[in-house]
Amino acid sequence: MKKMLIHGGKKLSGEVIIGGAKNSTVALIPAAILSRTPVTLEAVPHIRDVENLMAILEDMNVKSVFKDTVLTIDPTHIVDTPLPSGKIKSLRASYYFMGALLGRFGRAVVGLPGGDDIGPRPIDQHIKGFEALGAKVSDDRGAIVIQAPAEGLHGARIFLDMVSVGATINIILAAVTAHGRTVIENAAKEPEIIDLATYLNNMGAIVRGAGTDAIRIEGVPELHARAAHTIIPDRIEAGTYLAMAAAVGDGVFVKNIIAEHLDAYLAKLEEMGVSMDVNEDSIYVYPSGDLKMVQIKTMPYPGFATDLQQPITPLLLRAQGEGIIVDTIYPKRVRHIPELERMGADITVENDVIILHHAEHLQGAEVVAEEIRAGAALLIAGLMADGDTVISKVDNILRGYDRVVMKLHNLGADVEIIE
Ligand SMILES: CC(=O)N[C@H]1[C@@H](OP(=O)(O)OP(=O)(O)OC[C@H]2O[C@@H](n3ccc(=O)[nH]c3=O)[C@H](O)[C@@H]2O)O[C@H](CO)[C@@H](O)[C@@H]1O
Ligand SMILES: C=C(OP(=O)(O)O)C(=O)O
Repeated sequence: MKKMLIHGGKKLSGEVIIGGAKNSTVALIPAAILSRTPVTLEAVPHIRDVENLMAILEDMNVKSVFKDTVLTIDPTHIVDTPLPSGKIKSLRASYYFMGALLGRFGRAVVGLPGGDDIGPRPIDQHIKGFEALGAKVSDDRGAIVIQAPAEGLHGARIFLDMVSVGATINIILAAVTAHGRTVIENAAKEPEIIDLATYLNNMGAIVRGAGTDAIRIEGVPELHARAAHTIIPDRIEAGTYLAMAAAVGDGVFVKNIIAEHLDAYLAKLEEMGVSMDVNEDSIYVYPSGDLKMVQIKTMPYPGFATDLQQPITPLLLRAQGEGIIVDTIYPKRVRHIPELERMGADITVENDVIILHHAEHLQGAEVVAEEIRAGAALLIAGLMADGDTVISKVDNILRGYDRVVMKLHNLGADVEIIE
């Protein structure tokens, strides 16, 4: 198992270019099987999740080639294949094959997905959506079996019980080729959903209202990709480097950003006193002076993203006073806390509320990245700390952070991957 060794205490400077959004990419790749023609994706991040999705495509006789940042996927010889276990467990987003296979073949057998241990992650809303479209859903020894009626799926009005990114996307994937009109209410509004809608619409789908809480879909018989699709920048990767720049930067340019996607996050950084120039597609972060402690509550988009709760935590440790973090999306997303404590942070969790205080110093330690964003928090803490930090289970970071070691080297960080 690979580890990351960080020699802490160095100031970072220079520039970092943000890659394509992981959470778009992992939906766009499964969605490619809806196309009857080859698909080209640009600005694809180099992450393990992409490698794992390419391996799943291979199992369906869908060839894909990844060169530089361009991924081509040829679904023209796809074979309707059950995916009950194995690689499906390698990532969370493999559940998008449920909606995509259902849309393409009218049936899907897909194992329950793996993914990050951030507390319970049920998929009841996905299933409710498939059933509303007319599918029968059953469980066969841990695999979800979804079958459309003989006449195919039909449009429906679906009101989600809670705002779910995954359920919104899965229902869109199944509904784009259903007969008639589907309306998803209380839909998630994340930028990645707009990205998916743009991609599908360019293939001939009719998806309207993405980015609002009511998405309307008129089913069409078939989709055909024509032009390449460029994936939006990863707002979570951007937020991670912004926190890093504010924590240990000596002047850092973060490039390829859509600042609007980070509104809630940038507002918090400003409230803390982080000094930044926010430009059209880049942000320059000045070296930080004294920082003010803030309170954070995660919410669905456009609120403060749960995926940035952990990356901002080490930066909060630089601020004076007591800080509080409440993650309303994943209240149990606290796997970084014991590890930060091991590094000398004064941080605890009481009744799912994270309480932290200013840390004069962090000390390098042996820590574990139990999931992707816990890993990001430990990476930033390791850069801030005196001495060496060794992060094990670093694959959890590599699965979602594009060429992270190269990007850190470019900023002057002293980090390496060790066996
Ligand atoms: C690949 C991807 O895009 N992952 C993101 C996606 O995960 P994911 O799509 O899995 O998260 P959801 O938006 O679905 O989850 C939001 C909340 O709804 C609950 N829920 C969800 C579905 C369901 O059927 N039943 C249910 O109860 C979840 O437990 C959670 O509390 O959105 C999360 C919330 O922004 C992010 O942290 C993840 O990075
Ligand atoms: C939780 C995350 O991802 P996933 O949904 O892929 O597990 C994340 O990106 O922070």
